[in-house]
Amino acid sequence: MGPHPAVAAIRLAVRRVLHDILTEHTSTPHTADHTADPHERPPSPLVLVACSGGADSMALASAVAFEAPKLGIRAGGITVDHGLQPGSDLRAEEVVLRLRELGLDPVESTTVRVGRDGGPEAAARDARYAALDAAAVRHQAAAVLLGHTRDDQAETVLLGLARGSGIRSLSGMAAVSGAGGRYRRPFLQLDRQTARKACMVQSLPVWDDPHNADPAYTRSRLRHEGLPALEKALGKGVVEALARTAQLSRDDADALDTWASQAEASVRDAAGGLECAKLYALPPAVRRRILRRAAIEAGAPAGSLFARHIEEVDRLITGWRGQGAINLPGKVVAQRQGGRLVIRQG
Ligand SMILES: Nc1ncnc2c1ncn2[C@@H]1O[C@H](COP(=O)(O)OP(=O)(O)OP(=O)(O)O)[C@@H](O)[C@H]1O
Repeated sequence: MGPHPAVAAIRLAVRRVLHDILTEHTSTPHTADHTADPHERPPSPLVLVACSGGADSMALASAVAFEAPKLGIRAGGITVDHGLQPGSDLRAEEVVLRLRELGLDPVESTTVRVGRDGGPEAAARDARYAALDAAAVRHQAAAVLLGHTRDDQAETVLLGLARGSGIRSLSGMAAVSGAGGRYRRPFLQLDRQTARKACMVQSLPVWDDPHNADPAYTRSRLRHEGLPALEKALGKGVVEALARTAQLSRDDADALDTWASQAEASVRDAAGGLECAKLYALPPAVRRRILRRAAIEAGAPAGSLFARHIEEVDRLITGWRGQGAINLPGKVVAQRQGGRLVIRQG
């Protein structure tokens, strides 16, 4: 008898990603030592599972522990202690033990200091990714695997929609992201229920993060109130539809980014200035991307640059009536001087 369908589903999702990692690993040169035997096999790649101890990442760890050895891939695990709750250090130790019991090696816990920038959720995320990046470099890992599911993706799309900042924010999380494609999300097409079920049938103990149920957090309210209300109104397929929206939006946003990169060269004069008449002739989606990029290049922090800022700069092109300079985050100033748009730190 084969494994339970939920276990089969998580293993299949993981197997696909591990195959990709292996293919990339064997097709890239691994040694700078040109005297080495060219026929020597490269060392087997290491993947690290980022595990909170929650159902999604425990399911992921179990599937990786099962599939990786069959492909000759080494699999380790890492848990990040954010130090935000009493006893979080003990919980991290417990997660380490569980990952070792699954057969992962190396396994480590790392403690981070969470700052305040951007609110509690963003600060914890920044600290976590910095720690995961450092661990990946330290262990020379080929990839770090994350347990985000289709439900997480649907939530991310809705959060982007509510921000009202364009299709890039509707495109949610990428299956592959980070430096050199370091982060992989094998469960992005899998629902949370399947991951939970897979833990249950494998008798894997899971830890439910109290933050996930705390209505003080936007994502938690969305998970427990927003999405159920949407499903009630629109039907069960809404999570899947939102995840599909993410993929379609990502493809569109990528295409527009490419278009904007190519168009940018054509709107600059010999001195590198932006020519207003040429910008005016571009479709708004392309023009605004060029303006946003120019503002970031001039020193505006991407995270503080909102659609309304870019709209105001855009009016210097499309609704010119002699307005004054526009102040942007990071002390960047956008100004029209004759037929040129000048964006620089003032
Ligand atoms: N403390 C942590 N240590 C290591 N990895 C983490 C930690 N918290 C989150 N992650 C990684 O990020 C992924 C998404 O986490 P998040 O808390 O946003 O979602 P989740 O659905 O609650 O996931 P999980 O059920 O695995 O906790 C996790 O599946 C895991 O891979």
